[in-house]
Amino acid sequence: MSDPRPTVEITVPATSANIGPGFDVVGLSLSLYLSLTVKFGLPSSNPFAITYSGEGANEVPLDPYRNLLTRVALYVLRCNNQRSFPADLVSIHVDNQIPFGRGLGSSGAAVIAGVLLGNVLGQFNLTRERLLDYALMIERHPDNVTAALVGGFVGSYLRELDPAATVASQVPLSEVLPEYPPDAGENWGLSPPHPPVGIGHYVKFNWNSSIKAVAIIPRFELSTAKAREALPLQYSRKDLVFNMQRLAVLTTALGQSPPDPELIYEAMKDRVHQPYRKALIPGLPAVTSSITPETHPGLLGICLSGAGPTILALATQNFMAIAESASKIFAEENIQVDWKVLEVVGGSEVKEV
Ligand SMILES: Nc1ncnc2c1ncn2[C@@H]1O[C@H](COP(=O)(O)OP(=O)(O)O)[C@@H](O)[C@H]1O
Ligand SMILES: N[C@@H](CCOP(=O)(O)O)C(=O)O
Repeated sequence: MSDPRPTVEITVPATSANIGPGFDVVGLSLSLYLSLTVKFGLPSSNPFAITYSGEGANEVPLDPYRNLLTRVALYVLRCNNQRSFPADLVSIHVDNQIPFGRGLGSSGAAVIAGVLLGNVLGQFNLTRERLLDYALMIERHPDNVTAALVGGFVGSYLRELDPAATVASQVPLSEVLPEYPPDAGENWGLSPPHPPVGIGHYVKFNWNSSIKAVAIIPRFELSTAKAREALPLQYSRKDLVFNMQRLAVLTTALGQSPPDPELIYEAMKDRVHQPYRKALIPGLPAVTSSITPETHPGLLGICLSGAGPTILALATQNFMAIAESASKIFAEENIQVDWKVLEVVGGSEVKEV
C-alpha cells in the first residue's frame, strides 16, 4: 500500500477592496491570514474532521456540507467529476486571523481557500486563471478574490461573456453552492454549473513598500450583502467621472516614490459607495474628513475598507496617532475599535510540509 499523501498547508491573505474610488475594481492583500492544514491518511470510510482556531472559531459550522470552505471545495470537486471528498482526507484544521464581516475580505479569503482546497483534494493542477474562474462563480465582485489569490495591489474586471456563458455566470450563489440538506439523496447537487473559461482579468499595480495600511476595526459586524443593499442602482455622470478621475490617478500614485500625500488624499475620495454606507457606520464621515495629511503628517489617504465597517488609512508614519484619532471619533458614537498596522503582502500559497 502506498504512503499517505503529504500534509498540505494553504495560506490566503486578508484583503481591503475599493481603496476609495475603486468600488468592485481594486483590492490590496494584507498581512492577516487564513491558514488551512490538510492531513491525509489511509483511505477510510470515516468522515474527516474540521477544526478551527482564531477568528470565527465559535460561530462557523463544522459540517463539511455547511461550511463555506468545504462547500466551495466540493463545488470544484463536483465540477471536475469527483462526487465527494476523497477517502484519504483525514482532517482540515483552519486557523483564521481575518475577522468576519468587517470589510477585510474574510469571505473572499474563504472562497479562495476553498477553491485551492478543492484543487488539492482532487489533484487537478488547475491554473491560477482557472482557479479565479471558480472563485468568481461564487463571489461575483472580483476585487477581494483576485487580490487574495494573486497578492499585492490589483485591479480586475469581469469579462463580458457570450449569452450562454453569461447565463452560467449569473447563477445565484445558492444554486452554485447549495446547502446540501442532510436528508437529500446522494445525487443532489452533483451537477453544478461549470464556470465559463476566463471570467476575470487583472493587472498588478506597483506599490511603494514604505506605505503601510492602518486597519481601524470597529467591534461590530456588517455583512457585505447588507452594505451592498444600501447602494443605488444608478449614478449621475458627475459622480462616476469624480471616481474615475481619482481611480486613474490612485493606481499609479501609490507606486510612486516618494508617495505624494496631497495627490493621494484627494484620489482616495469616493462618491459611489461610501456616502450610501454612512448610515450603517456611525462616525464614517467624521473619520474620513477630519483625519488628513495636515493633521497627521505621514497620512496619505483614508477610506472605508471593502464594505466596512473597518477604516483603512494608508500612511508612512504616525500610525498610532492616526488610529487613536479614529478610535476617539468612534468612541463618541459608542463604538469600540481594535487597530492593526498591516503590510501589503503576496498572494495565496499552497505547500507540502
Ligand atoms: N474562514 C471561514 N470559514 C467559514 N466561513 C467563513 C470564513 N470566513 C468568512 N466566512 C463566512 O463569510 C461571512 C462574512 O462574509 P462577508 O459578509 O462578505 O464579510 P467580509 O467583509 O468579512 O468578507 C462570515 O459570517 C462567514 O459566514
Ligand atoms: N467591492 C465590495 C467589496 C466587499 O469587501 P468585503 O471585504 O467587505 O467583503 C463592496 O464594497 O461591496
